[in-house]
Amino acid sequence: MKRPLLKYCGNKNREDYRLSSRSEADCIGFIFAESKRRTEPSEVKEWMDEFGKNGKKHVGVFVNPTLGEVEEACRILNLDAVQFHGEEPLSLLEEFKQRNGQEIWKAIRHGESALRKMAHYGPAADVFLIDSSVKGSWGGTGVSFDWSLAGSYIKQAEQMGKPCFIAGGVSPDNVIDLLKIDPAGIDLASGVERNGIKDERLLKNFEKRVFDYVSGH
Ligand SMILES: O=C(O)c1ccccc1N[C@@H]1O[C@H](COP(=O)(O)O)[C@@H](O)[C@H]1O
Repeated sequence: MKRPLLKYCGNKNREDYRLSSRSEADCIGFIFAESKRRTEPSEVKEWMDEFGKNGKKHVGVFVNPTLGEVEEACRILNLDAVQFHGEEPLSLLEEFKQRNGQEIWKAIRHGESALRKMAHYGPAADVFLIDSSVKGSWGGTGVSFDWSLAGSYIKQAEQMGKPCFIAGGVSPDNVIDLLKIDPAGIDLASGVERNGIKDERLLKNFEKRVFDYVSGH
């Protein structure tokens, strides 16, 4: 099987950045929204200048932002992709795409309207990300959903010609269950953190499990 793309999200300090930028991940993410993981583009720029991007796609995560906020972060960081993790109007994503051209990721919460929302955002989204739905929180909860139901998202994304990342509570302990449904990408924050910061042993353990599984299938 093909290894899924890996994204470590919620890098919020210099050490998180150092670890993630030296990891096996394909993408690293930054939360530019209200969160315990919130950081500022100017901070990320300092870490990026110090350590270098090391070939990682840099993804800025926003929740119901203004166009100006997203464009300002893109200007400072030259982001490779923007992840919209709220209930943004499709018109905002379309306007952003038209004006800037960066890759757009649309996060959608698992639930009965998720397939309909994927179709709705199809004209603007380049990548889909399905996350758990947790009342009172937009993301980064460490809570997973029933992945036996994720096949329909992966299939619909394939039919639309777009990759589908699965997120929400992924960790070294449960990633094998997720690999069994063969997602194009896996996104995680909490599962590779200890006491709220990225943990090298958890990152290495996670990667070993993914690489071992993929090489055996
Ligand atoms: O990580 C956050 O704090 C966050 C805040 C607001 C929106 C999205 C956020 N993170 C995204 O949540 C998922 C899963 O996180 P976890 O592994 O369950 O902790 C991931 O897509 C992050 O990009």
